[in-house]
Amino acid sequence: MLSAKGLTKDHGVHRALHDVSFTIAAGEIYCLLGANGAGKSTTIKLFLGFLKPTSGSIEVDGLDPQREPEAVRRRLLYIPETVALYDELTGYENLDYFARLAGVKERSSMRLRDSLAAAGLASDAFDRRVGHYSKGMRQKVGIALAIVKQAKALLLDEPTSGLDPEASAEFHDLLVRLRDRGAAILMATHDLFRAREVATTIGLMQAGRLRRTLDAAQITANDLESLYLEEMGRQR
Ligand SMILES: Nc1ncnc2c1ncn2[C@@H]1O[C@H](COP(=O)(O)OP(=O)(O)OP(=O)(O)O)[C@@H](O)[C@H]1O
Repeated sequence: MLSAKGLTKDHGVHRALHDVSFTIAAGEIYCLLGANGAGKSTTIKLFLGFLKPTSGSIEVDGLDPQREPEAVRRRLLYIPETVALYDELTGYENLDYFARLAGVKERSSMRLRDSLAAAGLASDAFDRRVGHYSKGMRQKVGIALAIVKQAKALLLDEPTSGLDPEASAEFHDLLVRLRDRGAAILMATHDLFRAREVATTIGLMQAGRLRRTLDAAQITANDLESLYLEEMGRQR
């Protein structure tokens, strides 16, 4: 569903990504771990088509984000650290608005409310203005949009940073549910502990390179931490 082959991205003279390759199938969660500046956000922006690769290729469901941006965006849902919503609209109205923008035709009140509920938002919040929402509640509106849109792939950039442990655990449970419905999920995170719990595969990035690819089911939390520290300490 998501694939990067020999992906390289230069920002002027600075090489942000060097020859990165991976694939994420439907029903898989791939977590990218790495220190600040490792290249995680750059990778996500290349999938979204916000950036153009210097060399190498990217595919979303067999499509190139540069050549077919609309078709690619219909298949994707992007959740950044803070989901951008209209504070003066309610959660329900935001979902209706963004679902319409995403081209979702079936936007009955029941369908939208069911999606908000499936994303874990309490029903008494649906008709409250988003300006009063916590960060975790905003993330849930993002997840509800993924559900309504039936997004085939999710791109998440540090979606749980700043969430309390309970909200973070709830968010990861939702991701597992979306994965089980067949979504391909790429998540950049600093949370090694949760990454190991929810990921199918973990990629360790350092200085723009994918240093290691690990099978999450085969690694203990301690080994993951040691490998992470070892890789992050490496010289370019
Ligand atoms: N628009 C840009 N122009 C120049 N350099 C950039 C640009 N965007 C990113 N970079 C550089 O590219 C490298 C990779 O940045 P990126 O944001 O992808 O890292 P990251 O792993 O997502 O870090 P963080 O955890 O802080 O989000 C960094 O050295 C960064 O300074």
